Amino acid sequence: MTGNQWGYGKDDGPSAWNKNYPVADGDRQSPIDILPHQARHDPNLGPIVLNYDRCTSINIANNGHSVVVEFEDSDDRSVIQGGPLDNPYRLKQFHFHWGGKGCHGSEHTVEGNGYASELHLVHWNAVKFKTFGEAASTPDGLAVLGIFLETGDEHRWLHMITDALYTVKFKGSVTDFKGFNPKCLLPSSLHYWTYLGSLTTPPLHESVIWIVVKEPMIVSEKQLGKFRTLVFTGEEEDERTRMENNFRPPQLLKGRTVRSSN
Ligand SMILES: NS(=O)(=O)c1ccc(NCc2ccco2)c([N+](=O)[O-])c1
Ligand SMILES: [Zn+2]
Repeated sequence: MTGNQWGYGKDDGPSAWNKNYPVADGDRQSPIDILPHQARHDPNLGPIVLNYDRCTSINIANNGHSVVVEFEDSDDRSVIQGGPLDNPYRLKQFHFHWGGKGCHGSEHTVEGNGYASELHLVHWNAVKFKTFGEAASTPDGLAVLGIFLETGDEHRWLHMITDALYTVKFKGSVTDFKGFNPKCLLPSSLHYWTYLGSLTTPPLHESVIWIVVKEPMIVSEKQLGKFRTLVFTGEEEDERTRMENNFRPPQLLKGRTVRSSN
């Protein structure tokens, strides 16, 4: 496994990541299993505030690990603030993690139970840092909003994403994706758990303030199935490996406290 060649398979998957990324065995790794009854309710934790009204999506891409929608982050046009955050954090991108048919694919679990998928809205502290890369490698430089996806009725707006997936089937494909505001994906309540953790894929930097929303968004099995039409591999590669089970299992809490908004 050369340098940054990692994946979710038997030989290059999460259990092998510590070879090239020793921080994988660190003290504040993500995801974790959340135990609601052991989370500390903190009355000082205010609501999460999202100001996405002028958000500007740019493109949708298959990076060989997930499908990612990137945003214009040269100013504070789309930020998250409040809750555990001391500054506004700028929206940089969102992406998903999902399982195989009928299997769970979320990264965080709740009392050992996984959801079908998990959406990550990734933000960076542009008050303290000049670039995303700098923020991503510094403690608390990032704030990731995690939303669980549960199967049920069709999600009325998710089709805007799933209808575009055929254009990014292969690793390395990118297509224009303008005018999408991810606020339409959020559940009605933004009550959350929060804890200090890490990126859930290499380089696994311990730079993330995690904000995991309690209420899942509901999507249909058909919508979720469209994510599984993507492949991990490039168009030129002969084997087509279906993109699924691209999630890291829960990591040890190592004494960390999980706080709960009301
Ligand atoms: N699953 S996640 O939200 O924790 C996550 C993981 C990795 C990366 N990126 C990998 C990276 C960061 C710096 C250098 O390379 C991102 N991200 O970039 O939003 C998010
Ligand atoms: Zn993620």
